[in-house]
Amino acid sequence: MNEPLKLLSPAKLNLILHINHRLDNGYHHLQTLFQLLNYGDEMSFYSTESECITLTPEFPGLPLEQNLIYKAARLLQQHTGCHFGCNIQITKKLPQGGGVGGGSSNAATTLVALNHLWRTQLKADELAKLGLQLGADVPVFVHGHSAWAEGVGEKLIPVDLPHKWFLVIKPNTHVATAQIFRHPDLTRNTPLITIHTALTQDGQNDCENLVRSLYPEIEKAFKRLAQYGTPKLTGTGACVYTECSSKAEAEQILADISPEFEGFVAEAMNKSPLSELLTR
Ligand SMILES: C[C@](O)(CO)[C@H](O)COP(=O)(O)OP(=O)(O)OC[C@H]1O[C@@H](n2ccc(N)nc2=O)[C@H](O)[C@@H]1O
Ligand SMILES: Nc1ncnc2c1ncn2[C@@H]1O[C@H](COP(=O)(O)OP(=O)(O)OP(=O)(O)O)[C@@H](O)[C@H]1O
Repeated sequence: MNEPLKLLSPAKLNLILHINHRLDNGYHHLQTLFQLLNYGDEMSFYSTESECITLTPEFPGLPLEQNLIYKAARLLQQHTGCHFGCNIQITKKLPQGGGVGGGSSNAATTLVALNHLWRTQLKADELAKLGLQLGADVPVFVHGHSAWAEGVGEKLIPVDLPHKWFLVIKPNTHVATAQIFRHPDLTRNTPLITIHTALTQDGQNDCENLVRSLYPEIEKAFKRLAQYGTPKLTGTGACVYTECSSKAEAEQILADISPEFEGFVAEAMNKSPLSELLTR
């Protein structure tokens, strides 16, 4: 077998998440600051001569055809008329349905990796547009840079955010993103702000109050983390995070709250290694 292309499929945090209004297609206009993290799933890609796409291991309870990794590979194959296939291996570290963008990141990593291995030569913008069909969070991972985002999350301006350490904890529950966006009590009328305001002032996550009221496990995580810092929700949850002054501090808090809560310590990363593979 040829040499694999090995890549980190990073997580993201939403440092702020403002929901401004509902769009005619049911989606919402958002403003968010995406912080990429130097922590994620490990993926390896092997190009093959047959058109077959395989994933090892497959995800329990999720048919291969519904996995965003498989969907991304098929989409690229179909869009470009490419006749190569691939074997993909993954070591999954990111919680599913955690609001850290695991599925979207896997899809983006797959698009960029296979575009490189198959020499399909799509540019970053074309891959991001293709990725948007798979999820609103895919484009930011394709471009591989922390960003200020508007629209449904696809209008991106890369930003360099200050270096930080985060403790991210995963309450023992799953949040269905669509359910939160459908909920009548969701705050969806936050006035638009400028990128300057976003970068210089604190902002809220408009899903936080609703999600805390619906999910007792998430409320419990907020209360526990509040003993150490200012807890925040990422995306629609379920993960709750807090900024820490150092890696050691983050690890100490995690040790204190284990085994009641599981989580991970991660460093802010403005540029993902994926961006090296992109054709501009
Ligand atoms: C909440 C965030 O994680 C913030 O980064 C994202 O906006 C969600 O991104 P995602 O998981 O990639 O979202 P998608 O898979 O595209 O959409 C899941 C569901 O969320 C809702 N949705 C998502 C994004 C958006 N701007 N408006 C929405 O209303 C839609 O009901 C959709 O059916
Ligand atoms: N490769 C994948 N990794 C994780 N989840 C996947 C994948 N493919 C499909 N899914 C499905 O997508 C759902 C959402 O997973 P994901 O981990 O992306 O959630 P999330 O972190 O809340 O994402 P976001 O922050 O983008 O809303 C999962 O419950 C799972 O059924």
